[in-house]
Amino acid sequence: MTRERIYLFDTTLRDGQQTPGIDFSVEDKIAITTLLDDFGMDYVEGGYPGANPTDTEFFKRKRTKKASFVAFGMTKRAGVSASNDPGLAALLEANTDAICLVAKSWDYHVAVALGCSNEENLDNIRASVAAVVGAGREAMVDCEHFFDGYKANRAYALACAQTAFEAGARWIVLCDTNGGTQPHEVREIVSAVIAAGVPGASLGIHAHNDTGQAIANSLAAVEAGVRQIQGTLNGIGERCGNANLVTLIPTLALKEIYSSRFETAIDSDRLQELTKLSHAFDELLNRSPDMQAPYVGASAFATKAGIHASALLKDPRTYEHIAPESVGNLRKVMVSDQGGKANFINALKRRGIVVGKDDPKLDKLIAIVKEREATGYAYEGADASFALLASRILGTVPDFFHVESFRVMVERRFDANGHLKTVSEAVVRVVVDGETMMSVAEGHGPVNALDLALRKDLGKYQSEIEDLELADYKVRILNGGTEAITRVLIESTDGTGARWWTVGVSDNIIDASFQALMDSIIFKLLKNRDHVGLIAAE
Ligand SMILES: CC(=O)SCCNC(=O)CCNC(=O)[C@H](O)C(C)(C)COP(=O)(O)OP(=O)(O)OC[C@H]1O[C@@H](n2cnc3c(N)ncnc32)[C@H](O)[C@@H]1OP(=O)(O)O
Ligand SMILES: CC(=O)C(=O)O
Repeated sequence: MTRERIYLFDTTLRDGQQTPGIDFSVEDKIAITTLLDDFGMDYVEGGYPGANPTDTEFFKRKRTKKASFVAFGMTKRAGVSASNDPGLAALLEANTDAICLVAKSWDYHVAVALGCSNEENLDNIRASVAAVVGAGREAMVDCEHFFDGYKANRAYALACAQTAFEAGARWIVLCDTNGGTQPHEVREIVSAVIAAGVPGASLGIHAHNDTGQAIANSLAAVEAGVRQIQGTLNGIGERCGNANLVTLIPTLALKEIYSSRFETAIDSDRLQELTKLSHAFDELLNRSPDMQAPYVGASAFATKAGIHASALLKDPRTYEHIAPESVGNLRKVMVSDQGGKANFINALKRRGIVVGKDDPKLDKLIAIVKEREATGYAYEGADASFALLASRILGTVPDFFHVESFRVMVERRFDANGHLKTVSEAVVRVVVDGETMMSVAEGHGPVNALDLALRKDLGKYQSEIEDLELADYKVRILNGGTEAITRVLIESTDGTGARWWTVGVSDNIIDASFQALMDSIIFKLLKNRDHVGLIAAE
């Protein structure tokens, strides 16, 4: 059976730019366009030329290689001809493959926002589409507030869509601008538009996520006949965002109900790049990826639960709706207080440590992890501390060095120039091979001072830890009040590019940090020795 083509229209750089807190530079836009173009989107909407200097400059500097490049803008204003409308002129000057015109389709908006007559608005749509088509560009019309407009004045909303279609628009995109429409309404209204003479092959859907239904609404529209979906990377967009293409693309490709009837430009090889695309975009936005994002989140195929892990390791299909590799993601079986033997055996196996299910040392390790997690440790996020603990219980860890004592001071004082300064200083006494060494260091804060002092002189091991660096430091207060317990997580890295997390817990933040720092250094020393299994830690 031949499958019908669904066209993917990406509006990350236009509607996504309307996201509170997101502000793309020209360079960002260039990089994101390349990501989208390489990934295989059919349309990439770059922004609104003429609306701001960034977008105008961007359209001068960037072109897509494969995707149709789209400029966005509004239909001409009432009272001026298309050839005299400065907005339309800027759109045409951007010289893109396609132009997407936003048009009012709710009579209430025509009266209130535009202040013109319904007929004048239809003239604006007709003349603007004709100008775009006349200039040899592909025209599309975003019918703003289409669903609300349809509910308020069915005949007028339909007239707007019909006018755009008859004027030559390739796509008429039905927009749920305020995001309140529900899937059953989308299904019913799209069917009515098709019945009124605008074919599904010319229809698109632009859904906002204000009731968490942007994906459901987009799929409902496809089921009812539309063949273009507008959306964004990771669902960014005005207010609560747009339909998330990173979720929609695998759903269309991997869920039988859609994949048996439809196809997109994204083949199975491309689909395996999806997680990378989503994370690369977050990287450009300088924000952490959403762990729970469908398909691509770090938790999307992770389990802590013992019952799940046990079955998952027998056959992944028991707890996975798709194979994680099909979208470039990974299965993760974690250790925690929710885990049983299967979780632990799998986590140890990943580190090359083989342990029998009936080995009493395994029971001891599980008991210690559960006990410690009850006091605040979180091993699922501290792989290196788990590896160390497991090595200590199941095998041996050399006694590299011993910290006899440490002292950390924070002093607020006037310096020699009379400026008020807060100074942190740490003193550490370390014993290596029976020899005691004392190191003193000043740091930006007490933890930094302690870290520097600890790593200042480890005697014969010093040269081995020169490339050790702290990459991240996270503090979490586990309960409030004066008896608060603090959990510290530290991410470390070294010259090989490896990264590992360690954890410390105490009612004293410096002590919790000390534990995590010590685990990090010892892990590094073991790693240098290719100590059994530990090199595999992520
Ligand atoms: C649903 C959507 O997401 S649509 C996209 C929304 N995105 C943006 O607005 C971001 C970019 N916008 C801008 O930078 C500015 O609004 C501009 C440059 C486009 C226009 O700026 P200004 O000329 O100062 O107008 P302003 O923003 O104050 O008001 C919008 C004007 O466009 C008119 N307008 C709005 N939609 C349309 C339309 N579809 N067709 C014709 N005119 C329209 C309004 O009636 C209003 O006109 P008025 O100034 O005569 O009252
Ligand atoms: C065009 C658009 O972004 C909307 O109607 O939501």
